[in-house]
Amino acid sequence: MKKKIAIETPETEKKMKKLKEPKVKEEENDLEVKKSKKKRKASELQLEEEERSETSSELVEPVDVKEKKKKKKAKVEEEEEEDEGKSEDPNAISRFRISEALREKLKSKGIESLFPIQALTFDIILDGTDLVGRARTGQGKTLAFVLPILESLTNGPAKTSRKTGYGRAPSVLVLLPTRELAKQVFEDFEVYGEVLGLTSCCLYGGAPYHTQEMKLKRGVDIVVGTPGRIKDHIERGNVHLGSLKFRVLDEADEMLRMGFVDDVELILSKVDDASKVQTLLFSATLPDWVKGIAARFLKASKKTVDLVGNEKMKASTNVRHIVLPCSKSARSQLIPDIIRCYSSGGRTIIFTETKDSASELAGLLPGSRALHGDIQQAQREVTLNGFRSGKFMTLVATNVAARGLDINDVQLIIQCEPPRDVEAYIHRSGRTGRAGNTGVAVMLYDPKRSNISKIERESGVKFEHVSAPQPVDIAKSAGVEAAKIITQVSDSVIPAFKSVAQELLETSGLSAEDLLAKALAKASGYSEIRSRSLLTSMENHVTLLLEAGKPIYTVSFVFGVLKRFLPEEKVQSVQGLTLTADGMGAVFDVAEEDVETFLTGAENAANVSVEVLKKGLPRLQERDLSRGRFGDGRGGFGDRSGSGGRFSGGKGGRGGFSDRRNVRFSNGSGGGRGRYNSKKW
Ligand SMILES: Nc1ncnc2c1ncn2[C@@H]1O[C@H](COP(=O)(O)OP(=O)(O)OP(=O)(O)O)[C@@H](O)[C@H]1O
Repeated sequence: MKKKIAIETPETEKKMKKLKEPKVKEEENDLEVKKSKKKRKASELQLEEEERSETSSELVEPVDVKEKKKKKKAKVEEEEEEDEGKSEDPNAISRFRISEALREKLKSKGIESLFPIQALTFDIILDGTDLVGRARTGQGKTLAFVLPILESLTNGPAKTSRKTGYGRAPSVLVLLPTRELAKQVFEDFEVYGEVLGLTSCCLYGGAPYHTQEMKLKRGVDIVVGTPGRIKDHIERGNVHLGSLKFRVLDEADEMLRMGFVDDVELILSKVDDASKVQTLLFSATLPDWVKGIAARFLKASKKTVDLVGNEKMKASTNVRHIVLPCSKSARSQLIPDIIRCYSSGGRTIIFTETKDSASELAGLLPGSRALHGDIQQAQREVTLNGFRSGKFMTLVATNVAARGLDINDVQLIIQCEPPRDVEAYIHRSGRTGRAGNTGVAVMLYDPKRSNISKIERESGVKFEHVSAPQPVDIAKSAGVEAAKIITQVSDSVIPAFKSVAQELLETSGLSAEDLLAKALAKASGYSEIRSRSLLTSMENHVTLLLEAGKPIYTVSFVFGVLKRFLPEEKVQSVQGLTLTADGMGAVFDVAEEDVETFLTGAENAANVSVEVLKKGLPRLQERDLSRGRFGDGRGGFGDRSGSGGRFSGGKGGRGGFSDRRNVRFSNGSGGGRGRYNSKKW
């Protein structure tokens, strides 16, 4: 059984590097180190010689020659250190069969050493074996297949038999689930393949056929694209896959889901002789059902390198995974404060379940842009390029941006609600915390309709439960920023504003501090500070905890208790009523101006206590969405109106009771082969 090593933290990575001692490379490396030592010895001898001659001709030798020799000596010493380095890092690129040109290109990109998934799969791929590769998000899976494929085509087994010349058929086919991801992987092949004289093209929908046809006509070595457009080009006779040497399914589990697998199967079957093609599958998630389907495309001799394996933690370990209760209506007010709290100026990606909610939310968040499948392709490219280049820092997207996208300095991921399956959670949260960086993933949830524990169970994540950042806390940090800015304002402005300031002091009835506090608030964009409830994050609402001195089994019981000491309209104003996990209480939101009514009423009611929650929510009952239509029915309930929306006591009669007959649960798709409608994105 191959030892599976979880590689995420720098410590484990260092341990990994120590562990990984590629056998074949050792001899080569020693040889190389010996060669460079000999070279260095020769230059040292030459230097000594020159120094000897130098002493005799001190007066004659110009200064710059001396400088040159100093530099040469320093270079020799530097090479010495470098050699030492080589012998230490088992994953140094010099230890692998990577050609000099490609090595130089990698170094120009700051890459001197391979990541574990790359080091562990490089030889397997270069030596011609089919492979299933899995590593957590952001661990370099793309180069894990790009580098050995390029080396095989130019210096390895695929070199002699690959097609060359004008109009050549491609040697490599890489399939991806989204256009953005196809373009990203294409760019890697383009950048690294170019130095080895290989050309690539990218075939994806929404882009003009003609340019793609022209490239194919001229002949390319590597085709990267999405299944739909590639299938079109096959049917139009623009591309022939009979001579493929490699076929790669990146995000393999996604590519083999319903909605993709038929096109993928058709495309992969176009090879003349599958025994002559190497097949590689990569993903950060490989649910059990994938293995059965994948076997259809892989040779029996295939190898698996799984750096996640049976590890409990399937998601990125470089990410803080946070959950925060928030009703749908409070999202647009709360999200800017979450960004202020958890992103230190980097990029933020916000995920929504549908295209409409992505567009709607982007419209409510100043400075953000939407990315989803209903947006014209040209606009999608402008938006993504703008986000990558920092023209704007907040992207609101559907799952079209969930997988693979590698965007620099994404510090925060916000998911507006728990995704339908754990793979979506792992990939979305993996847009941050990449290549050893850290990040924060905040998942909003409606306390009564969440499947947090299911995601925790299946992803191995242990969520940090936090309440909504209170506006007063945000304002404090914003005020500090404003104060810094104000002190930097030039004194030249004082004469123009001093008289108004004095008049304001005399007429406002406020102290100088209070007036300055208002000025700082205004400079920070605040005209008022509203409280925010812990349960639904709604502004001007307060969360109350009710206990009745005995276990509470149903929501209707709580409404019955409230009706004993409150008028009907106050009972109906209750928002988000949810039972506590210990079954001894219930929490709900009320308007700030009604708090006194509820507290006073409870004081006069027997065996009832109501208190304002200030510090945090108790653990609440969840409904396990994966149990299908009616869930367990105990703590679960929905809105009788059938909207499945946020629970409230209002809207016609006794809405929202745990009445099995009338409750509609959203049907969790579970982790299986849920019907994937990529059009949905
Ligand atoms: N050996 C390396 N050294 C330094 N950086 C690297 C190395 N390999 C890849 N990277 C960088 O790491 C980042 C993540 O790489 P990549 O997108 O391939 O990750 P991934 O494992 O495919 O992630 P996901 O599962 O989300 O698709 C990229 O910015 C890439 O340039």
